[in-house]
Amino acid sequence: MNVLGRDDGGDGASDGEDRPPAMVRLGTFLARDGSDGAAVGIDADSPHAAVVFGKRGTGKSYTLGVIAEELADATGVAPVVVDPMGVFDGLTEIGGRVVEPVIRPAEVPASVWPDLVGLDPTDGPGSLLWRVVADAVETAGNDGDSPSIESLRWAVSETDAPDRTRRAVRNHLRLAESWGVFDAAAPPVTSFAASGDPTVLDLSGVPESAAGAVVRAVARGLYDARVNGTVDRLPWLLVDEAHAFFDGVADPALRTLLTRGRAPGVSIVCATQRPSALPAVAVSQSDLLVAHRLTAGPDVDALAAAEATYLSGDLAARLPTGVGEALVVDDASETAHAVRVRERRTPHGGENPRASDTEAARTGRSTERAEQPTRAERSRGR
Ligand SMILES: Nc1ncnc2c1ncn2[C@@H]1O[C@H](COP(=O)(O)OP(=O)(O)OP(=O)(O)O)[C@@H](O)[C@H]1O
Repeated sequence: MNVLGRDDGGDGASDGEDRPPAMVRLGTFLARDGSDGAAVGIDADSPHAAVVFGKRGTGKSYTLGVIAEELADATGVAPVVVDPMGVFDGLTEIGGRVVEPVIRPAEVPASVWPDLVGLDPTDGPGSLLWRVVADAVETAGNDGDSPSIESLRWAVSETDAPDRTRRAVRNHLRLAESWGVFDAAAPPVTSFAASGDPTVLDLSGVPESAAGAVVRAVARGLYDARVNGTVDRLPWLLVDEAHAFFDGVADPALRTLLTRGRAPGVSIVCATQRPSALPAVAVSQSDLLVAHRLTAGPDVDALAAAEATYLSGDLAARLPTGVGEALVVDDASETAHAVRVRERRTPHGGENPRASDTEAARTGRSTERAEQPTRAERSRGR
């Protein structure tokens, strides 16, 4: 097995230790004539920052799923999947768990709260919220206790700020409460890295700001836990539709993982169909790049940032075109290889819906129409 991402380009075999170093079996090398070559994997023994690019339907989420399946088998790691489209629940077949994306209010820093709920931190309401959260978190203590949103609202009422300011802050807190992602009694985000089974954070249907808050809390929480030595396993944060999270409150935490995550042992894999919407650091800091087919001009241009000196020629011209095929650029071995990503062993939830799979197509259109009242029938009160 050829293993990319490893300085010695190792073969994945044991080096005398009891267990072979952790590895992700990605698939096979893809020869120029389209035939399959030798098996190829990605190192998972050391932490990595990686990006997975590709236009819609080329296999990004599928590839992320393959990586999650492999990490589930590896020792010493803890895969956490950020799933904005709800397509990773198939991982439950190999012991994964889909969790409600619920975090403690204290897991979002006080300084971020104004932005999170749409208040200007330099205005009266924004600065009041910042202060109230900071005080409440301090009062709750250092052992991870968190104030509830309700207690924050109460604390706002107790301040001597003008009525209008207090009302505005309470209303914004009510909005945050309605997202359903905050619970003072939620398990800490570090619990997601307690086991080696994949944890899937199902963010489908969660409002964008709330999803950003969850991703921020998880990314930062895992990073801090490794820095403090409170999490033993090496977390891998797999972020699908990553461009959506670099646009809001999760951005600094994701950048921290990209630029500094490897030192304490946190890996990040960002998948997106819009590489041009990721910050430049996502490409420049990644040591592994998996590029499925891209066609949009700015997205192809974003690849240019990855064209390190060791790569001769134009990366875009080397992108394979088939679904599930990708070019893997590996900083460690300073090489780029066309790869065919292996098939999933758990169901992939991202299949495009087909008209031919619908009940209507199977049973015939007339049946369905007979059951549906026409607009005229509805207006006659049928
Ligand atoms: N390695 C692969 N082997 C076999 N089939 C694959 C592979 N990769 C992708 N596919 C097929 O292609 C389909 C689309 O893949 P996927 O859902 O990952 O696309 P995507 O690039 O994430 O698209 P989107 O941006 O819409 O989420 C999958 O449902 C699967 O049927």
